[in-house]
Amino acid sequence: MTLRVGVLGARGRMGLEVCKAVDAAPDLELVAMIDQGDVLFSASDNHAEVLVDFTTPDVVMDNLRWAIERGISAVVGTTGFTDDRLAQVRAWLAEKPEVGVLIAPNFGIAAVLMMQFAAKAARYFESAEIIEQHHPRKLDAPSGTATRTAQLIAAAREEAGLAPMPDATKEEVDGARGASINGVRVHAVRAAGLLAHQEVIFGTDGELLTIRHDSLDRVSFMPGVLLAVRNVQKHPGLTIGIDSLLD
Ligand SMILES: NC(=O)C1=CN([C@@H]2O[C@H](COP(=O)(O)OP(=O)(O)OC[C@H]3O[C@@H](n4cnc5c(N)ncnc54)[C@H](O)[C@@H]3O)[C@@H](O)[C@H]2O)C=CC1
Ligand SMILES: O=C(O)C1=N[C@H](C(=O)O)C[C@H](O)C1
Repeated sequence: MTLRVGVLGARGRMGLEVCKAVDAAPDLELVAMIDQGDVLFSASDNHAEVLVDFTTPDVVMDNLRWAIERGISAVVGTTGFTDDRLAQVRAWLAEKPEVGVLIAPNFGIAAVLMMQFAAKAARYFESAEIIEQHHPRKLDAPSGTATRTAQLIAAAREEAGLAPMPDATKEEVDGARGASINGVRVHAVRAAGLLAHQEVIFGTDGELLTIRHDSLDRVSFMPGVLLAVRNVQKHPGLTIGIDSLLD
């Protein structure tokens, strides 16, 4: 028996890669490819059991509501999930307790490890800043990965009872010190030639630690996407990240 998978955003950079990965997996069947309302491909007898969404932050909530209402589980890589949006997804899922939704800011295994290492290191350093670097066609900043990393670092610092980071700088130009996410500075670089990269810089007296991750090809996200597709129905409710599937 194969698991029937539909892809939303199928013409996009990630969507195309997901379609190829699903198509190549013997236990999965690609039954629908949809992009901006165009059904590019549909095996009409077989509706999708799991939808994968790599679209844009402005449409992903409508897609999710549509899927949940129909009892279809979803794997979501699209960014832009605020706390309010996550609360809304939980509210929809409360009406459909059998449905699973997995939202991950990054499906790359090395990226997940980078976030875990950053969370572990955070308590030992006075200072922490994030530099994310992406291709210039990326629509949002800061990246979902940087936002999640900053949240994890801030939570670890709070749990350890650390004081606010030392910083005497007055911004002479707005934005010079980047964005602040829960007190962690995040700097977003956009340049041709980049794909998806992040450095987390930790500092304390006489010592620096830099944790760096590079996605050099979108195939890097596919093992994590397929892992989520294969498991999302076994995890009803909302799951954030693929960490729990890797343990
Ligand atoms: N979680 C992760 O590991 C990763 C997440 N991303 C995120 O995935 C999202 C997509 O990234 P890319 O593929 O680079 O963008 P893209 O712009 O290449 O693709 C988005 C696609 O969605 C389509 N689309 C727009 N509205 C739609 C709708 N209502 N229904 C169906 N399709 C619709 C667009 O036509 C486009 O083809 C972004 O939010 C990005 O940050 C990207 C890479 C990895
Ligand atoms: O848009 C991208 O390309 C990426 N988006 C995700 C993010 O915002 O973190 C994941 C990865 O960085 C690639």
